[in-house]
Amino acid sequence: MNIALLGYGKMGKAIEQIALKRGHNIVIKADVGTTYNITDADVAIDFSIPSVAFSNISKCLNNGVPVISGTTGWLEDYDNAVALCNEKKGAFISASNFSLGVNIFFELNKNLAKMMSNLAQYKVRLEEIHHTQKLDAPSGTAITLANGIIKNHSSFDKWVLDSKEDNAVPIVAKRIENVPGTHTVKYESDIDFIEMKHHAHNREGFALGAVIAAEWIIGKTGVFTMNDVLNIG
Ligand SMILES: NC(=O)C1=CN([C@@H]2O[C@H](COP(=O)(O)OP(=O)(O)OC[C@H]3O[C@@H](n4cnc5c(N)ncnc54)[C@H](OP(=O)(O)O)[C@@H]3O)[C@@H](O)[C@H]2O)C=CC1
Ligand SMILES: O=C(O)C1=N[C@H](C(=O)O)C[C@H](O)C1
Repeated sequence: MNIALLGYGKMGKAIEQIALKRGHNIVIKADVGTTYNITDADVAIDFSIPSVAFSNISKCLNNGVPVISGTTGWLEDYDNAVALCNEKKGAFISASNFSLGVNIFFELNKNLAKMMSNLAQYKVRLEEIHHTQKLDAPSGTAITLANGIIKNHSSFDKWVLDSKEDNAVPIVAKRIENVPGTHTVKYESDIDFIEMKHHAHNREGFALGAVIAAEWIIGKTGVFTMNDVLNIG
C-alpha cells in the first residue's frame, strides 16, 4: 500500500516506522508548505494540526483518496467532512484515539456511566495529561470520554474545561513534559472512589491503530469509526 503522511511530526514518524515494518511504502511526507500530488497515494493518514486538518481531508476526498485522520481540535468541521465524503462517495475515518487500549476504555467508560446514572452520591471528573507541545485542550480523547458519559448518564448535557457547572462533566487538562497521553475517569463519593485510567507508554499504539485503519479502509466507501475497524462496541 502506498501511504501519504499528511503531517510528518511525532506521529507521522511513528506511523512511518510501523507502516514500513508492515510492508507498506511511504510516498508522501507532508509538512507545512510541502507540495505533493495526493493521487500518488492509495490512502492518506493525517496527523497534522487543527487549523489544516479539514483542508487536508478535503484534498483527499476531492481526489478519491481514502483518508484516516487522527488530528484533534478540528471537530467544528467534522460534519462538513462527513458531508463531503458522502457527496464524493469517498472513504473516511476520524478518531480522537487510534489505540486498541483507549477504544476498549471508551466502551468501559460508557458502561460505567450507565451504571452510575442514578447514583447521585458519585461525582465524576475527567483528567487528561499530555506533553507540553500539544496545541489543543482538552484532548480529543477526553472529549470523546466526556461525550460517552453525557450520552449514558442522566445528569449531564455538556462538558467544561478547568471549571465546574451544574449538568457539566468537568475536565482537567494538565501539560507535563514528554507525557504521550494519560486519561483518567474518576467517580468519587464521601465513602470511596472508582477510578479508570489509560496510560500510553509511548505513541506505538496510536500509530499501529492508524495503520490498521488505513489497511482496513482500502476498497470501502463511507464514513467509519474505530469501532467498525476493531469490531467492538
Ligand atoms: N488520534 C490519535 O490517536 C492521536 C492523535 N494525535 C493528534 O495528532 C496531531 C499531530 O500530533 P503530533 O504528531 O504529536 O504533532 P506534531 O506537532 O509533532 O506534528 C504535526 C505536524 O503537522 C505538520 N503540519 C503543519 N501544517 C501542515 C500542513 N498544512 N500539511 C501537513 N502537515 C502540516 C507540522 O509541520 P511543521 O513542523 O512544519 O509545522 C508537524 O510536522 C495532533 O492533533 C494530536 O492531537 C496524536 C496522537 C494520537
Ligand atoms: O496530542 C497528542 O499527543 C495526543 N492527542 C490525542 C488526543 O488529543 O486525544 C490522542 C493522544 O492522547 C495523544
